[in-house]
Amino acid sequence: MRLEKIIARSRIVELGSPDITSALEELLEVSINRFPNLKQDVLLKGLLQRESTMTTYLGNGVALPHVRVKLGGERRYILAVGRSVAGIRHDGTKADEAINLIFMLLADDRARDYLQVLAALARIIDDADFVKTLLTAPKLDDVYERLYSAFGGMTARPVQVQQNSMNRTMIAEAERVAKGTACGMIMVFGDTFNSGVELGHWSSKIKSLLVTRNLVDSSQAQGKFAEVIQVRSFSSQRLAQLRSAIVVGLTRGIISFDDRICCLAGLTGNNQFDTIVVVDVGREFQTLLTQNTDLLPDDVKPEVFERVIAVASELAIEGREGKPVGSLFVLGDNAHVEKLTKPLVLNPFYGYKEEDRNILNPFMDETIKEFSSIDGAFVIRGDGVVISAGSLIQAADSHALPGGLGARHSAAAAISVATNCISIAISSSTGQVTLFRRGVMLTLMEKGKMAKV
Ligand SMILES: Nc1ncnc2c1ncn2[C@@H]1O[C@H](COP(=O)(O)OP(=O)(O)OP(=O)(O)O)[C@@H](O)[C@H]1O
Repeated sequence: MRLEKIIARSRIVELGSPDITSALEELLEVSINRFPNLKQDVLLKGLLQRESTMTTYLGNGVALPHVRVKLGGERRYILAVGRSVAGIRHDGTKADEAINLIFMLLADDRARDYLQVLAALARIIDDADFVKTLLTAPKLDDVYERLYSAFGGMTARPVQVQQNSMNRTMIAEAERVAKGTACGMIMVFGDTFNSGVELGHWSSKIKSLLVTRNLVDSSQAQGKFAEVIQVRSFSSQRLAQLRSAIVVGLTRGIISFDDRICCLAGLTGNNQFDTIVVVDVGREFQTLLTQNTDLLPDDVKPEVFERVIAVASELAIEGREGKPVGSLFVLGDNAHVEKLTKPLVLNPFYGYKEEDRNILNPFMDETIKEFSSIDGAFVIRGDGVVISAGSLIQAADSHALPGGLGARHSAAAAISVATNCISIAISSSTGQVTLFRRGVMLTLMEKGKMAKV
């Protein structure tokens, strides 16, 4: 779904309301006037009901109330945006915060990419600097233009990286190294550049693959890169995203264990390539290569796995309230996993609708981080629905793990042997993020290697 298609100037308004209910009424009025079958009171009830179970406040003065309804016709989404310079008080906000921007999303209940659209929206409007530009825009026409261009993709104005001679040389050398070492693809670390990356006259026939933490519309990237892998990571290190990117590429079938990849990287935001590395995927991930090479359990969707890695990496980097946290995620093969787990506490997800407790839902990030302090594991179904938090893993532990790794990591290893799941542990003592599959461990993020930029 191209986000810019769901925005319209006519649905961007200045709000006069002092409270969330009447602000939503204002937004509904401009949203449904062209849709006679939509009933304002029903929509309002739906929006407020969701709000009462789970706040849609994102922080930075922005709320993203949303509801699924029968929109009818071809339309899948209606987005309305309200700006309140005076601010609106709301339960979800902290004492000194008020809502200045409301993005109200109505989604048709047939929309299959609902959680992805919600997540993409949240990612864009969760940026304090961008929000400031919307609040200080002199006219609503400017708000529309800024949103339209942000929704049109972060690669709106890509930099031609060949502009400087060092980049030109690095690209030419990467092609030479890739050819000389028989690499099947070149992986370019796009976050080296602040405003997107375009290789210009890429002469090589070798497949190119863009790795970035920015949202890239794959249709825009087409023709420039054969594939795009989006990875969420906050490291300024040159190749910190490498392992996650390869794991994601493996699960999506873009990369195989037999591949040799030439990586072209630079420091994040430095606008300069400075590193070329050749990686043999099989050797790098040797520990995972047992007889079976399927990295993901059959029932686990790649995007769910990617999301768990992203949340785990963020937790490891950020901690909680300034303190490091540990956590354990068990993903997939729920029928078997449930037989080997026991609740340590009352399940905090009990009673939530499945859509509200799906890890693909952007509002779950905070919830997961909040519950990460509970002892025990998160058990997650392959489609992303979080089944429980605070679960004790009772799989028989027969694994010798490297020194320093204790009960949490043993449990992660044991459940990955006893069932066809994949488990991911975050160490509270080292910040290391480790993936376990069939008892073999793969370090995704090493101790103290990541630093928030
Ligand atoms: N069987 C288990 N199932 C689920 N969670 C567990 C299990 N065993 C331990 N944990 C969780 O791991 C936490 C830390 O245990 P421990 O320090 O022994 O693990 P660790 O592997 O050394 O991890 P860390 O590096 O975070 O300390 C416990 O407080 C508990 O929340």
